[in-house]
Amino acid sequence: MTAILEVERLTKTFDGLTAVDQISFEVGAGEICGFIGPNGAGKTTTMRICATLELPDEGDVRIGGHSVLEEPRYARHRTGFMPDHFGAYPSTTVEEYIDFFARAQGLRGAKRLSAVGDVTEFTGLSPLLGKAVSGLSKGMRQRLCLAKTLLHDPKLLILDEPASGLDPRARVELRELVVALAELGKAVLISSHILTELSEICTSVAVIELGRIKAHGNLKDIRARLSGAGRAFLRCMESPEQVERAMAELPGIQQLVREQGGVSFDYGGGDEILAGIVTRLVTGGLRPVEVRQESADLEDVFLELTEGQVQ
Ligand SMILES: Nc1ncnc2c1ncn2[C@@H]1O[C@H](COP(=O)(O)OP(=O)(O)OP(=O)(O)O)[C@@H](O)[C@H]1O
Repeated sequence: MTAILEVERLTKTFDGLTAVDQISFEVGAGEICGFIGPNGAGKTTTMRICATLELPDEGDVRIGGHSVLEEPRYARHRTGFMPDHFGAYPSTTVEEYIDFFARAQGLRGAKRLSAVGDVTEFTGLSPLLGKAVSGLSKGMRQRLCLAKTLLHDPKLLILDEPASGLDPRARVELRELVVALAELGKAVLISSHILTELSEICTSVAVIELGRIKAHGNLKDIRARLSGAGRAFLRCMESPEQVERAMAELPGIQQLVREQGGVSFDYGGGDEILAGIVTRLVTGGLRPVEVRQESADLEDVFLELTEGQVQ
């Protein structure tokens, strides 16, 4: 994986309060990293430093290998930052708003027209070009902000609570846009308090509390590290009762429950261990038709890692 965003031992204090404390993590091309933490954990501060809107006291951020401290202009050209709040003159139309930012990005002539056309089409705003920004719903305003963020085709997207205040349909639509952007190879760092939503789209998470990173990586790995266990579902040609009896004789199986015509259980480890369990069951005469590792629950991971402390 090519790291597009590298956060290196970043520290930021405000009047003696350490908002961000020696944090490090990476986000690669095509990766969606969920940045989660309680209120005041340091998410926005970190994102603002990555977007060159704030200077760190210590540490650095590299975007495409270039330091935001040494080459802030390079970083800005490759980064699209969507803040949690944005302002717009109410009488401005959607087209004027996007066009203004396209000019600010230095796009001229045909290039500007094509960039404005591309981002409005991608975000579904093309039919609303003449509409006043003041008349847009919250979901459409978020799309407008995302469209503005994409104008210069950045490699890295930093999205601070983009789904906040959106209704369920608008959230699903925003999620689809984020996934489409990652599929285009963009690195995405996205914060949200709606964890179920993030768990559906994130390929990795960074959990932060009191300015410190509590865990970073693939959700399944973090869960396995925390509890030392993975969870799986198994259905065989034989009855769930027979499967349960066979599994009772195997070591390391916990929390075995019958469900959906099969059994769910915790096992002590990773893929090797699960493969070993299935092999032993097959040797014992069972005929598996479905083996599924259950996805880790982001909410459980979050609650296990954080203590809800604020400063
Ligand atoms: N400009 C500032 N001046 C003083 N303190 C600040 C400033 N910006 C942030 N802080 C403090 O730094 C800490 C981290 O704030 P930050 O906004 O980064 O957290 P967050 O994780 O984004 O929180 P939330 O989820 O509530 O948005 C908080 O204690 C906050 O009060």
